[in-house]
Amino acid sequence: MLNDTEGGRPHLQAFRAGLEDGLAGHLRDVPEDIGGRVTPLPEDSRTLSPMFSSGLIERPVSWVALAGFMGTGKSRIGWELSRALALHFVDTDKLITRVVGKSIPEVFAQEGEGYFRACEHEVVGRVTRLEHAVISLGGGTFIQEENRRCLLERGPVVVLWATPETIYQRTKHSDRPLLRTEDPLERIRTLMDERAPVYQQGTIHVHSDGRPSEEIVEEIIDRLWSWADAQHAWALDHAALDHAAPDHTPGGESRASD
Ligand SMILES: Nc1ncnc2c1ncn2[C@@H]1O[C@H](COP(=O)(O)OP(=O)(O)O)[C@@H](O)[C@H]1O
Ligand SMILES: O=C(O)C1=C[C@@H](OP(=O)(O)O)[C@@H](O)[C@H](O)C1
Ligand SMILES: [Mg+2]
Repeated sequence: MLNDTEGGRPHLQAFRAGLEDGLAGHLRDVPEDIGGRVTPLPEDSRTLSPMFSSGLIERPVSWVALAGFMGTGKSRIGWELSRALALHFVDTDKLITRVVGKSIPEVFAQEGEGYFRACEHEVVGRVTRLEHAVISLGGGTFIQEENRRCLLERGPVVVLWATPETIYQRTKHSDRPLLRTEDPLERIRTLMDERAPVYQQGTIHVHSDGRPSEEIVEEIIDRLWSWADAQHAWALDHAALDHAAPDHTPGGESRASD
């Protein structure tokens, strides 16, 4: 559990105050925010409402989060998934960067990791209240117990996986503060061993090694359909059970006949 002393109370209040505007700006500017790697949808479809309210889009879920280790592809796949499902996109690291006005390495160096984790926690509280969104988390977000509980209560969490070697190749030219060590591959291995049991608590697990992003997105969507169908079947079973035995409550009919 993060406390305000560790997170820095005055800073955190400023972060909370800036979060709403930051989120609005991030939702609006997402293609620019993620570096313009991909072509944005046409202007009218970015607002979502015309397609969505006309019922033309069939999708397995209207909210999903992506978790997993650094370099497994959460930011890139999340963006592509959001385009495929015509959902809004939030990258929690990019949102924090925008609200704080500093890059992630600057936040770590100048404000400390505790402050960054406190910001992440605030962001989780906000993005779990969004509708129609794909959320790409940072690699450590799902590791915090309170974040994990909140995310899993909200909807499915897809965990992306890759081997330490792939992660190393994908991150070696980037500036991830936790991998700034003499032997980043060894650091990846150690941190992965520590975190893997926690990532296992996600809803759906997808490997990303040696696969093009389109294939990964396709698998995620297929698996989300299976998950949604199973949820639906479960809900129907429970409704049928409730119908067959309408009153299990203490003091109700079934109890009265005991
Ligand atoms: N399936 C993939 N194949 C090849 N490169 C990928 C794949 N997924 C992501 N990448 C690349 O790996 C790097 C890290 O991906 P990113 O989405 O930032 O990961 P994360 O958000 O999980 O840290 C980026 O350069 C990204 O373009
Ligand atoms: O694993 C982690 O603790 C972190 C992962 C990073 O995000 P990516 O997983 O998108 O690289 C970023 O949030 C920060 O550097 C800390
Ligand atoms: Mg990322």
